[in-house]
Amino acid sequence: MRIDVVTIFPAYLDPLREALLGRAVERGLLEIAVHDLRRWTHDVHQAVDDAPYGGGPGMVMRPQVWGEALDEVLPAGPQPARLVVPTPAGRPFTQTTARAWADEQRLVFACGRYEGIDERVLLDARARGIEVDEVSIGDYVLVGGEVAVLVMVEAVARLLPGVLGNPRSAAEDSFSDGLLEGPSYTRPETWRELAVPDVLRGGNHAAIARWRRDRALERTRDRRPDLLDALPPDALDAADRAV
Ligand SMILES: COc1ccc(Cn2ccc3ccc(-c4cc(N)[nH]n4)cc32)cc1
Repeated sequence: MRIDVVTIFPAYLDPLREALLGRAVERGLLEIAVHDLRRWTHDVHQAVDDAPYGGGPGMVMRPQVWGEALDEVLPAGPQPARLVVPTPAGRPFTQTTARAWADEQRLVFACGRYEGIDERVLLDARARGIEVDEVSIGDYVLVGGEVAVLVMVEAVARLLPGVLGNPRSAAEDSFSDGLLEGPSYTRPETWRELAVPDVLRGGNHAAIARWRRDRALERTRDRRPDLLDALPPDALDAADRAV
C-alpha cells in the first residue's frame, strides 16, 4: 500500500516514521509520502486560504492550490486510489472502515486547516472518477486534519500483513467480535495487594475463554450498549445473555 498525505504542516506527520509504522516502512510493507501543500502555491506569500463566500468566521482553503496538488499526487487513471478528507462533518471512521481501506492499493489523505477545504475540490475529484471519503474520527472538533490522519493511518496500517508481530492481535482486538476488549493482566501475580484473577492463572482454557467473554460483555454493556444493540441476533448465546 502507498499512502500520500498532503498538508501545510508536514512535520505533524513525523510520528508515522516512528516505531511499528516506521519499521513497516523500512521493511517495505507500506510506502508513506508526505507533501507540503505550499509547494503548489505560486505567490510570494504562498497563500492557501481565503475568506469564505457568504461571510462567516475563519478562512477556507483555496481550490486552485488543492486542485494542482491533487492533480499531481492523485492523477486520475487506471490505478485506483481513494481520497480521504478528514472533517468534523464526515461519516464515522470505524474499524470496519479501517478493514475496508486496508485492501486499497493507494490512499491519499488531504489535511484541511482553517474551516476546511473549498467543496469544489471534492466535487472535481469525484468528477475525475476518484473515490472520495469525508470521514470523522469522533464527535469533537480538531484544528486540522493531520491528527485524524495519524489515527487513521495507524488503524489501517496495523491491519496490513506483516506489520503486527502477531497477526492474531489484529484478528482478536476490540471490535473484532463486536465487543470491547476485557481487562488484561501480566506478572506479578500480586501487585500492591491486588491479585490476578485465579481463573487466568489456572490452565483451564475453556474457563479462561468464558471469563474473558463475560468481562467483555460486562464492559460493553456498561460503556458501549450501542455495540450490543448492533450485534446480529445470533451473536450472543444463552451463556452470553446470562451475563
Ligand atoms: C465547520 O466547522 C469546522 C470545520 C473545520 C474545523 C477545523 N478543521 C479544519 C480541517 C479539519 C479536518 C478535520 C477536523 C476534525 C475531524 C474530527 N473528527 N474532528 N475535527 C477538523 C478540521 C473546525 C470547525
